[in-house]
Amino acid sequence: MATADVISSEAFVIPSSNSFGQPFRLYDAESVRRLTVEDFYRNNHINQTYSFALDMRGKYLGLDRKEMSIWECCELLNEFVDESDPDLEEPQIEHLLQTAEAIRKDFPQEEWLHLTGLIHDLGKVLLHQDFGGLPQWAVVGDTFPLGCAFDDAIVHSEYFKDNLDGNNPRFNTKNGIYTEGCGLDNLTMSWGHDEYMYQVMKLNNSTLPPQAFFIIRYHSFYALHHGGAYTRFMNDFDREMMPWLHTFNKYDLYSKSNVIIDVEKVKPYYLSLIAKYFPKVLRW
Ligand SMILES: O[C@H]1[C@H](O)[C@@H](O)[C@H](O)[C@@H](O)[C@H]1O
Ligand SMILES: [Fe+2]
Ligand SMILES: [Fe+2]
Repeated sequence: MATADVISSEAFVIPSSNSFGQPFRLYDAESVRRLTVEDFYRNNHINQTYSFALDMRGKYLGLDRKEMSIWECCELLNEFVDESDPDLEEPQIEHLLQTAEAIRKDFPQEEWLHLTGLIHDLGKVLLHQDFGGLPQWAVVGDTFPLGCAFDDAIVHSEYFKDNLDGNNPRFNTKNGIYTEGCGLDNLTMSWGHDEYMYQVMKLNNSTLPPQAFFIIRYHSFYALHHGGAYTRFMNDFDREMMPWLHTFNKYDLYSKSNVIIDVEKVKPYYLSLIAKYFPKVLRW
């Protein structure tokens, strides 16, 4: 394996504000990104319905769109800026490296967690033309379960008033189609980069540990891991995995900055990890 070439060996320090001088995840703050982000969530909350999510699973989980390596996918993300994010305006490949390198500072031995940082947002490749160029509202942003009532802990929950599922008596009760303790695995989540990437890893037989799969699948479920909503659906396995998601979230969120990482410098290290946990070419 290539020797670890960490950018800096100091511990990762949580910055007191994002690169726009605002606290992180403050969706109402006046900033250059506020209107873009709010517009994003309006579209997202109106259009993410239970039937839409099922539809997208059917369309994308056959993984018959493209064949490429993990690193090729990282490079495809170079052209995208995430419209749902109040804290970052850099291309997504930078966010991947910022997350992974921040984790590396505090957990130098946990190489699986470095790689989890690198790949956690690769599902955003659904924005690319080769994948039909899905609109941002169908790919990024926080996720939430469909088939039960929308919780107020979800960002901009006011926009759910125009979501058709809100008028459907099957879906609009507290638990809707689910039972308490059913396990997160049984929830149909809003469609986006989390579920897609989780399935890509699974269907391509990644050898990453279960914690990595759990982190990637639920990292955008802020209403749960940040807001404490929907915990009634968790089972023992979910509770066992949760501390890792909390650990990961610190680096995913607070590493967002305008300090750019030199891709070529860190590439050899990440290529060595990819070779260890993934086939050379994956189906997407
Ligand atoms: O705006 C961000 C971004 O889209 C992230 O990739 C996602 O994981 C977060 O949940 C979301 O708030
Ligand atoms: Fe994400
Ligand atoms: Fe992220």
